[in-house]
Amino acid sequence: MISPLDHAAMAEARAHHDRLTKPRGALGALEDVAVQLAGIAAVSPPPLPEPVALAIFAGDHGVHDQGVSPWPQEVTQQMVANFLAGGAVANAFAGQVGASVTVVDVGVNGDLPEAPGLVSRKVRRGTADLSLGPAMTEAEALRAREAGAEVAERLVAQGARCLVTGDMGIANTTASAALICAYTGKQPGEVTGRGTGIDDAMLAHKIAIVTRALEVNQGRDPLAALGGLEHAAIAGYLLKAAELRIPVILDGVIAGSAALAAAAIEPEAAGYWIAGHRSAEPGHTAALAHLGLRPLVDLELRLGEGTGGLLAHPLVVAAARVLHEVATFDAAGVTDKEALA
Ligand SMILES: O=C(O)c1ccc[n+]([C@@H]2O[C@H](COP(=O)([O-])O)[C@@H](O)[C@H]2O)c1
Ligand SMILES: Cc1cc2nc[nH]c2cc1C
Repeated sequence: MISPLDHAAMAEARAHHDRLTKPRGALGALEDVAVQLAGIAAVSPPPLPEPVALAIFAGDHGVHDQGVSPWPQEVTQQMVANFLAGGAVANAFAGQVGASVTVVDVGVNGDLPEAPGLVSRKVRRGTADLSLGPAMTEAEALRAREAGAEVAERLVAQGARCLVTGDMGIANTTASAALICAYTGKQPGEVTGRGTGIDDAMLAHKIAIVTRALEVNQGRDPLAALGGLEHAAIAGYLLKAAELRIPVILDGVIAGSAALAAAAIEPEAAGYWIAGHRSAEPGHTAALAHLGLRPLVDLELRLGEGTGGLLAHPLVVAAARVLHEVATFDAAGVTDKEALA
């Protein structure tokens, strides 16, 4: 269902870049983004990737019982209310780029009152503790994937031409680290980080929990056994966007680990994703390297919610804009050094 990027459009975008009034390659990695957007849209120049929509997938985690996060689990639910009230950092950044914000409950451990902007697709009230056994069944992971796919489809039907991933789930950096180990072969000590902010003793314990999770779940489907409901939903969102040929800007380590799962299901889909930023979580760097993605912004953010993805959106728009608006050497009467050779 997912087509490869359009190589003819990509070649045309590259060739056009070389006719524009700038030294060849002078826009660095931004040129690659423009070429990728052309490949995604199958046309050069590609349409500007706007309007943009953010979906924040929320879920809770049984592994929270193991003391891997300094924050109480209720904060997941409380932050959902904050997103819906417009008070979170993600709302501020979304406002700046004109992004709509949709919050999706795929597994919050609590009853959320209906609200505009909230999509209720609760699969279960949080996952089971991945350090004791599988976090969820494969059927539950599939339902969460379907919820993510449905949200992507809906946002695109409403006019979005770029999607951003967002997540909310206390303890989800533990699940992310476990997923990254499973998909990249890295060791827990290399990819487990401080999440929302834990001390050295808690970090050592978190690494031990990730190690145990990998042991007890050996041979199982990693996404279901180790992931969170929000990871599975983000995987479904990423795969549906690729099917619809819509670019997705990935946020931090939760999106990165979900993208590993999605790429394992459908490798071609990774061509449709752009790494918005590099999170402070060490596992994120490992995930991006495995996916072959280069982050656009590197500010040691470790918030999630889609904040890093939203910050990168203007860069992605700028990449496409160059191919629309910049004059060629011929048109502007500027001497092209390359053409002289
Ligand atoms: O996006 C990231 O890379 C990121 C890094 C660290 C923490 N977070 C956010 O913090 C929460 C998880 O942190 P923790 O320490 O409870 O595992 C969850 O709501 C994430 O959105 C997000
Ligand atoms: C306050 C808070 C806000 C968040 N946003 C995403 N993850 C979060 C975790 C906490 C703890």
